[in-house]
Amino acid sequence: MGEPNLEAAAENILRAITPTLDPSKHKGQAGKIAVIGGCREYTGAPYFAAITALKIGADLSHVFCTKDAAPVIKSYSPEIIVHPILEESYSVRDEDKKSILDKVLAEVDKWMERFDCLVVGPGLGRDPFLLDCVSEIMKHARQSNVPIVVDGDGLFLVTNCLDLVSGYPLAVLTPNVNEYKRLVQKVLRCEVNDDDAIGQLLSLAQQIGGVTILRKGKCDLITDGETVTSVSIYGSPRRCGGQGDILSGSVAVFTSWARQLVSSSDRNTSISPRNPTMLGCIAASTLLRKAASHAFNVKKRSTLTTDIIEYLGRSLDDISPVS
Ligand SMILES: NC(=O)C1=CN([C@@H]2O[C@H](COP(=O)(O)OP(=O)(O)OC[C@H]3O[C@@H](n4cnc5c(N)ncnc54)[C@H](OP(=O)(O)O)[C@@H]3O)[C@@H](O)[C@H]2O)[C@@H](O)CC1
Ligand SMILES: Nc1ncnc2c1ncn2[C@@H]1O[C@H](COP(=O)(O)OP(=O)(O)OP(=O)(O)O)[C@@H](O)[C@H]1O
Ligand SMILES: [Mg+2]
Repeated sequence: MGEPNLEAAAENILRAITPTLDPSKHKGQAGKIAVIGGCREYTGAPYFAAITALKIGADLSHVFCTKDAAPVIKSYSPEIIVHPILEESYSVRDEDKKSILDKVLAEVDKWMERFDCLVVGPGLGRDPFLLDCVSEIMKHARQSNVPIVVDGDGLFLVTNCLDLVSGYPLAVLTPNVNEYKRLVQKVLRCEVNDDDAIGQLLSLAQQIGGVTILRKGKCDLITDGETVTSVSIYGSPRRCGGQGDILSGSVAVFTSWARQLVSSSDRNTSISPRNPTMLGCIAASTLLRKAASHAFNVKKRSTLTTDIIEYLGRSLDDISPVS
């Protein structure tokens, strides 16, 4: 894994896709992100993804979560817009499921067209009824051409229902070791083979119809089924939970920015690769690693995800200064 010739020109990409801060821009133009996640068990993960989006520079960050999780997430931060709309099976009677699903979809649809990217899965849990609702949300996002970053329990859902992302070029999957293993077993019907890590990753992305995959690990490997890139700059030896959630929130913002860059004619778009989801993954992985490294230098063994989040702004400014 991580042959040097695969290493992305990561800092150049990060610099190229980060938009300038311009007084003529209005609120929303730097990005509107929605995280679908947060249930009785997990409230940290959706918060980490949503606050990361804001700390990097998005203008608005929403979380769509269960009713139990919402007050908790709101209490972490007044910056995040929290929608307590999802329901788990324990609180829903069978005869009410259809009407609740319709209500959830109507609520999300009110906002869908405005979102630049969805992050599906951080702290979502695996409740079957909740996952049915999230499947429908993903179908609507796809119809509206909204990019979808799939992480955590979103990958559990997608691995069992590949049609949700298959053939959708704006889908990004960000599996960790376990999530990658489950994807390989399901799609390629074999075990992970690190002697052919690149070939296997390419096959996986191709079999899922050209989605982008960021395989997390000591070296992050990124592919859209055509090219493979790696990001292995030094990060941190601390493996505290939540770093993947920072990553998924970052991928959402950078993918939105890369889409703007690639579609605009007035900016230099000679960067490579050209695929905005690839660019978003490379930038996000680079920024997370830089921030983790800064945090670890100060906090050492006590480094936590919240510490890393505090270094996102400085790490981005080191590479792409505001003036
Ligand atoms: N604060 C919060 O709210 C957070 C909530 N989160 C949310 O939790 C949900 C489930 O996500 P997940 O990542 O815990 O589940 P999964 O991938 O099954 O891993 C579980 C177990 O796999 C193992 N394992 C892990 N890495 C390994 C490795 N390299 N090599 C070998 N084994 C390895 C390890 O098991 P152990 O070592 O304990 O046996 C680990 O405990 C999801 O919604 C996510 O978003 C998180 O985002 C964190 C912050
Ligand atoms: N062994 C490692 N060495 C250096 N960096 C790593 C290592 N493993 C993971 N990372 C980095 O940490 C980030 C998060 O990866 P990780 O595998 O911890 O995700 P995760 O399990 O989904 O996290 P979360 O706890 O948020 O669910 C990745 O972008 C990767 O860059
Ligand atoms: Mg994770």
